Amino acid sequence: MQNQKSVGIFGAGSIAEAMLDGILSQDIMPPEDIYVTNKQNDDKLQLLRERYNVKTTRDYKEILSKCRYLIIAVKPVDVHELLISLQKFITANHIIITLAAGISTKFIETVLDKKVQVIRAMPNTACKVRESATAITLGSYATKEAQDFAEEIFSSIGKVSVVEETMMDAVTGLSGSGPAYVYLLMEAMIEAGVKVGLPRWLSEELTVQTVYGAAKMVIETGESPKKLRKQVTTPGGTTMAGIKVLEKADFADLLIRAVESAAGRSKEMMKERSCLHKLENVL
Ligand SMILES: NC(=O)C1=CN([C@@H]2O[C@H](COP(=O)(O)OP(=O)(O)OC[C@H]3O[C@@H](n4cnc5c(N)ncnc54)[C@H](O)[C@@H]3O)[C@@H](O)[C@H]2O)C=CC1
Ligand SMILES: O=C(O)[C@@H]1CCC=N1
Repeated sequence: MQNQKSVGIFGAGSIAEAMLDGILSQDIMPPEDIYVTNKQNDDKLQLLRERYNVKTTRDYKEILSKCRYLIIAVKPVDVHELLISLQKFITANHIIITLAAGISTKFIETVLDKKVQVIRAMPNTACKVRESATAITLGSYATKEAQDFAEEIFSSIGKVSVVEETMMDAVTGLSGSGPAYVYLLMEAMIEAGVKVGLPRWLSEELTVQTVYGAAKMVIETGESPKKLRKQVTTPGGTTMAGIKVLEKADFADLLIRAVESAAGRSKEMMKERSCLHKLENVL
């Protein structure tokens, strides 16, 4: 018997676990309503079972018979094969939520060759601490009910924006990949602190609190990052000396190029999938 709110998660990697952590800390659904599967790592499934009390199985038919909501959390390159193995069990009652970067709702509808409800979502790993920036978009057959469920899930683990699908590559490059840019910045700040004489533990503590405090300032004051930056930068002072080095090296332009490259890669991945599987007009 299908439970209208049960969720099957295909893929037991980084993002699936981050979502599990966030969702289960919020009491929006009991762990026994969540089924998790992966391709071959039994130890990982056992770990998830023990850590979260979720159900695990490799029987896709069972998952589809029990769960209305199906979350695709496999790598983009594995999506086609997964869809083929789900195809015969999928019904009009199922709702697919795909997290795969660069894989369009149209691709999923085309491979399944059914009027299936698809929501494409791009969260980030901050789901784990219920601070994801998630964007969702609706496939051709997705209903308001499907959207409401996706919004409920993702708003329990962060902030959700509903966007046009044409924006999803940009979202992926900015906020899907974004935590990595910030972590790289933090890694560099920690090294810098050590270089100018701090013990590593203190450099880490100061860096983390600085990044957290800066983000919180933007959120809580409602001021623009630019205005807040100017407030820190005393003319002729220390910040100005630091900012000058970043400006000389075109730090802002470098970040813009990083986001452009990530967004471009998302677009490219869709083209690769379409060509490989000889699917036309699915971009
Ligand atoms: N890691 C991240 O920050 C984010 C990842 N995503 C997307 O989520 C997806 C997963 O990414 P990660 O968790 O980083 O990857 P990962 O490599 O950590 O996990 C992928 C999982 O999929 C499983 N898998 C592969 N083929 C399968 C199949 N046929 N059936 C069931 N499970 C299968 C693998 O065993 C593995 O557990 C990707 O499509 C990625 O674009 C989206 C947002 C953020
Ligand atoms: O790097 C990736 O492809 C995935 C998608 C967004 C974040 N991680």
